[in-house]
Amino acid sequence: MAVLSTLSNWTFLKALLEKYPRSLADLKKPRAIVRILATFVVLNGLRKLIYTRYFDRLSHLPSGLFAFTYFFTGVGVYTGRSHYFLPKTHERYGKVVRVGKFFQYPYTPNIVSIADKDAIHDILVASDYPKSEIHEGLELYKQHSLFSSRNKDFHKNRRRLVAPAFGLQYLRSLEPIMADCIHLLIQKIDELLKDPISVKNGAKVLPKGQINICSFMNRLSLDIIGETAFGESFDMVKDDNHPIPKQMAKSLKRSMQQTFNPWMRWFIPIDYTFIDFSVERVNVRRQAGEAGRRADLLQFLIDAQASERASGNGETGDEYADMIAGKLTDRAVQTEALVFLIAGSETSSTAITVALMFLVKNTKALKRLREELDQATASNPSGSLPTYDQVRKLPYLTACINESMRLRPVAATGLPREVTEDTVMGGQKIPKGTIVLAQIAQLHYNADYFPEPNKFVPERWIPEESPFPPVQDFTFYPFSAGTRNCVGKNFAMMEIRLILATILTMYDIEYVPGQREDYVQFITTAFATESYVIKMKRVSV
Ligand code: HEM
Repeated sequence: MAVLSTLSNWTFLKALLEKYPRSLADLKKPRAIVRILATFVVLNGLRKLIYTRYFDRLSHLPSGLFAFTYFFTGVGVYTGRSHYFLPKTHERYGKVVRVGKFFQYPYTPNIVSIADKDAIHDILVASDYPKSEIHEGLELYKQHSLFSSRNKDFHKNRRRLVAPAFGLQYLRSLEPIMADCIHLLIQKIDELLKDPISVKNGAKVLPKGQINICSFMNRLSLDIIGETAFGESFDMVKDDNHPIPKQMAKSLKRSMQQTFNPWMRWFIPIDYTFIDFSVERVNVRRQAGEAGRRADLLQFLIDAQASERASGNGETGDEYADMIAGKLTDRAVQTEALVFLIAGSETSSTAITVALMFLVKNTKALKRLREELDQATASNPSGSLPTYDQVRKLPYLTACINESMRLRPVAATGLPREVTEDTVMGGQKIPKGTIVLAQIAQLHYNADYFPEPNKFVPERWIPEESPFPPVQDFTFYPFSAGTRNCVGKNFAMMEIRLILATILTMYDIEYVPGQREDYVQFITTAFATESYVIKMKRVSV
């Protein structure tokens, strides 16, 4: 066993050659070389397979064949479709399953997917395991960030500095910014409803009355985060033409693919010019001084940095030590603003599109939600937007949002964490160092917790109306939980509520059959075709 586990590919090849002196003598003949290499590939593969199946530290766990090679993990991540095979794997092998390899660990299939309620609570909340090496693929400027950091002290410090930006009080100051972006959306949709040919940039022209709501939600959420995190809209709703969001999305997808397929690094360099954009935007705000002040996320970061400096907690000048300590250096401000853009755009837009998708297909729920919204906004002058105060506590709106996030959680492939001591999860021994995927989507689809799990039933979130027993604690994790839960949750919920309420009070919407609804996950989930079309008709002008 020791021999099996410690031999590297090279020492194994050497041992093979030494065992075959006849082949060594023949080395000048191409056919002999091919024969030796083929023997090497087959025997080496077998050796690894036997070792990982019967001898390594996770060999006691159930698994499919794919767990033994990088290949399937690599393909799953490359295509962004791992979330399609994970449920089938759990169905077949149970709640704790070996699912793949991460290349840093050459022998052990060290990724274990966990679909057990108590174990997921343990991973995210009770033991609060740190994020895994997988997150290092998301480091920008080689900097830890609030999202990617695995270091608990760093995270605690950075979270302390950043979290107040997402407190309800500060968020209220962002409502006018969000409202301006939503106003532009309404204008643009109205334009398109009158004249579909007004679409620019070669986008597909849809029949009159149909709108690609997926594309609009992506563009709107980018404009909102552009305005709030960089002080400048990307104008994506207006003309869908800003290079940065597209370049960034492509680079992040590549970065995730390369984390699991390191060979790609030899052929496909990643373009990180979107980082320069952040540097430039932060500089513009600083140079504008007091005149450029406005209440937004970027200003919050700049002010937090100034107050840390004023209280003697500023940077020491030692770049590495400052980074490890989580100090808000200039680089850190630029990085965190980018993290908001990465973590806070596609997440919200997919959540809104998914909610609209379920609503157009469930007309009873749609009707009821419209009634709730119409009632809440009845006093508004015609054409004015719903306000956050009007929509923030509406029970059926919240139920519809919860239900769509249950059915399509953003972290569809699970939340990776690294186990820091030998432990037991779901009745199985999990050794220290294992990467565990907290499989929240599996809980969301578990009929023990969510009866008729594939159905869109918003009423299940309203105890007095639910046809099912009340939803149990620790079964629903759209924003994760524990110290690494989503810091932007309030921002996201405000955005989702305002946008859904606006669309549903201003337009009649209808299902357009025959569309693809499959989705991909690289960092967050998105519609695979970047398209979801609905019929829209203005109800109030
Ligand atoms: C529907 C919208 C959203 C969903 C479903 C969502 C979900 C999540 C989840 C599941 C995590 C944990 C990720 C992990 O453990 O790897 C997370 C973390 C995070 N999210 Fe969100 N998110 C949303 C919107 C936002 C927005 C709008 C922002 C910022 C403007 C944001 C910023 C962050 C950050 C910075 C983290 C890392 C927090 C930490 O580790 O302390 N998110 N989000």
